[in-house]
Amino acid sequence: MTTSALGQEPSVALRTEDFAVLAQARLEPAVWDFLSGGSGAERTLAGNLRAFDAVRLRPRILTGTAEPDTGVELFAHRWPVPFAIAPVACNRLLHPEGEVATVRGAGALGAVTIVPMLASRTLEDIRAAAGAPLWLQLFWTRDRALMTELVERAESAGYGALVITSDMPVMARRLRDLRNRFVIEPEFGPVNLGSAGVQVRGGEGESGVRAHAAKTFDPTATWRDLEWLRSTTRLPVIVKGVLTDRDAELAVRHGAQGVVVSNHGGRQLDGAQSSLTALREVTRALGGRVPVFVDGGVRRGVDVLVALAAGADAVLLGRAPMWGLAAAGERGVREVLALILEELREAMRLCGAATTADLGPDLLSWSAP
Ligand SMILES: Cc1cc2nc3c(=O)[nH]c(=O)nc-3n(C[C@H](O)[C@H](O)[C@H](O)COP(=O)(O)O)c2cc1C
Ligand SMILES: CCCCC(=O)C(=O)O
Repeated sequence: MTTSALGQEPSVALRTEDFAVLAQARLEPAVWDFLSGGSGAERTLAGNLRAFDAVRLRPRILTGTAEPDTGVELFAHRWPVPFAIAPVACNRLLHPEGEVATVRGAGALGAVTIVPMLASRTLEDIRAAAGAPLWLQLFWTRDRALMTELVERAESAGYGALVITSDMPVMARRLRDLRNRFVIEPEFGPVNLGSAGVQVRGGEGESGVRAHAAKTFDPTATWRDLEWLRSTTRLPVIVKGVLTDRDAELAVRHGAQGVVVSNHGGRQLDGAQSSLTALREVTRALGGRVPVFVDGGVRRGVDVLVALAAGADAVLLGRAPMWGLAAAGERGVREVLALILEELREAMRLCGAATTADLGPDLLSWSAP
């Protein structure tokens, strides 16, 4: 019998949501709300999950698939697993070791972590702890010198790519945070921003994080700024927050070397289409010109399989590994990822897919169950 992050009891962590239960028990209610909540009426948050719930599989039989190969090839690197950790701000809110624990857990499976610009540990400490490649996520900040300084630090610390989050000209109204007047205390807050990291308190009916974003994020950014960002670095630049074929096309035209199809986990435009729906139009539009990543609502291995079959090159995981982090630090992250990998391997076997290249649209049925 194995024991797991859920304690000394025999393992009961049979699905990632089991880690959410322990995470919620460990976190302050306002932090739990920040982690799990979405914007507005949380329609898009729910839609991301519903889209995966609705798709059905068309498995193949007698393919002789004993040991599926879950690896993918990206930017001339081999990833042993087709998923990475999505950028999630301020991991120290969830566990005292913060991003250091996250990258250790991810590194155990060789999974890339996209370190958030708003990390609560230094880029260099995170790099020192990492067992797998790291990418750095940036927001468009009014202070462009801050962006270039972070790009330089990422390059010298050996980060492998930049992810520029482009769906946050303004932070959407997240009603749970507004009700809680949620503030990230400095000890859990961003440490890589110099003086720009100073805490902004929320006022009446305002959340501290939203006030911070309003002060520092740049709503005037355009595709020209993407060309500028590319000119500052030799690292691949990947645009996060693409939801339409048209923007995918524009991203590539303006130099994006990859896109992340994302509605920010249902935390930005409430009512935006689900990540899985958007993925289908984006992969059709791009036809393999640049790698396509997707995030939003991926909770189990079969969701990863569906995303790959719908044309994603790899999947990003947001809340699921963060439940593990909050539940049990490094070990919790590792266990969540291992669970998703085990589910993926089982689903590949049962679909008769020997490699990720065998996962295509033929596997998917979009009509009723
Ligand atoms: C608590 C929290 C903080 C986040 N912080 C960031 C961030 O700093 N930068 C960013 O680009 N995305 C951020 N995201 C969005 C994630 O990168 C990702 O798009 C989303 O969580 C994917 O959906 P999922 O949680 O359903 O997997 C955050 C998400 C959550 C839940
Ligand atoms: C200013 C915090 C931004 C983090 C973020 O992207 C999110 O909470 O979704």
